[in-house]
Amino acid sequence: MKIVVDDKIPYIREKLQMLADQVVAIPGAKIASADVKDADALIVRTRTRCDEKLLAGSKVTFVATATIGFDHIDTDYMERAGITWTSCPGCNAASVAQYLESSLLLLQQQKGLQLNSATIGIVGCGHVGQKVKNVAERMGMRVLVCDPPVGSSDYVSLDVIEREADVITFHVPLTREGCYATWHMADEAFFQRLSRVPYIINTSRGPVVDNNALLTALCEKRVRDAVIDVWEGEPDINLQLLKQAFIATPHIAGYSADGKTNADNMVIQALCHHFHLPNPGRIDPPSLPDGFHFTGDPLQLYNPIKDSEKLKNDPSLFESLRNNYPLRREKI
Ligand SMILES: NC(=O)c1ccc[n+]([C@@H]2O[C@H](COP(=O)([O-])OP(=O)(O)OC[C@H]3O[C@@H](n4cnc5c(N)ncnc54)[C@H](O)[C@@H]3O)[C@@H](O)[C@H]2O)c1
Ligand SMILES: O=C(O)[C@H](O)[C@H](O)COP(=O)(O)O
Repeated sequence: MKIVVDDKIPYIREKLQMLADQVVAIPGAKIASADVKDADALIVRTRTRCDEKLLAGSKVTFVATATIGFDHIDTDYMERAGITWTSCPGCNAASVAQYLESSLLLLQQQKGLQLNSATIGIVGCGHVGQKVKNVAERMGMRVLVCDPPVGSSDYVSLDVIEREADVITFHVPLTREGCYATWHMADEAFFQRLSRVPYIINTSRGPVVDNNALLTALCEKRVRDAVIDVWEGEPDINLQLLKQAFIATPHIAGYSADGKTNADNMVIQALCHHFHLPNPGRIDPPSLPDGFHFTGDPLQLYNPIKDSEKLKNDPSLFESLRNNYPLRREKI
């Protein structure tokens, strides 16, 4: 069996080598049809578009993305071509919730947001949104949730969030079609309708928020400040928006080692199931260095300002900062 794998999926290679005759690791953005022609399985991140152009005429019967989002996979084509595909639901949801918790604390410490008297609007309440809801409730915030596809009677519409939220955070998949399409759901009209000059947080996908409209809203003080992890046009991002945002990170909210190894384990389980192979065993995240004494402050475990400073100092490092991400744990 031959497996082609994105060379920046950490910790996974050794286990794949126990399962396959040949494992070929290639930078995600460079994986091309010639590379997968004689492969049986393809394992990617968000940087490989998996569609007919890549896969037609190949031997591939199994595609896995070691991520939660799967907007880079043409799922209609996969179905038509009879290729089994899988993502990793929930793998790094706790990592994104950690990013949110630290960002909210920083907004309190450095921007004067009073968490225990503020209302947060959570748009999209699946694996990530639910964990963010728990964090926000623990911090004493009033929580409003908008998730029309789920349609719970406890949830509110987006216009209630536009009216009442002091912080609005997006946790939806990127979708371009259908009545719940999320592409540019925060557009100029959305920003015009805001009542409370909120903080905007986006860790979902860049194009969920119209980046130009957000920049205008920041400049016109209809948005108080922004925390942005995902960008339109990554890695060629809007540099004005980068400058204006309080926290601006290179799509690393989900980059805890815990989230990465969860994804690895889910991919390997699905691969073994598909090819009827015995599972070679769990992958565990590396430990923090000896001598790390946790004081209980979430910012000690993860402080997004450090990632933000690196990107602001040199935006051309967007992909390199992602590819060489330091060890981050959700817990000790
Ligand atoms: N920045 C990162 O590192 C990072 C990490 C993980 C996930 N993500 C992104 O976050 C997204 C959400 O992740 P998840 O695991 O919670 O996904 P999920 O599928 O578990 O939940 C998404 C939720 O959004 C809801 N939704 C869909 N369309 C909506 C709309 N128009 N309005 C309101 N709600 C809507 C769905 O009903 C669902 O409950 C992923 O698809 C991915 O794009 C980013
Ligand atoms: O969807 C996800 O899981 C996240 O956006 C993930 O962190 C993206 O990471 P990448 O595949 O780009 O390394």
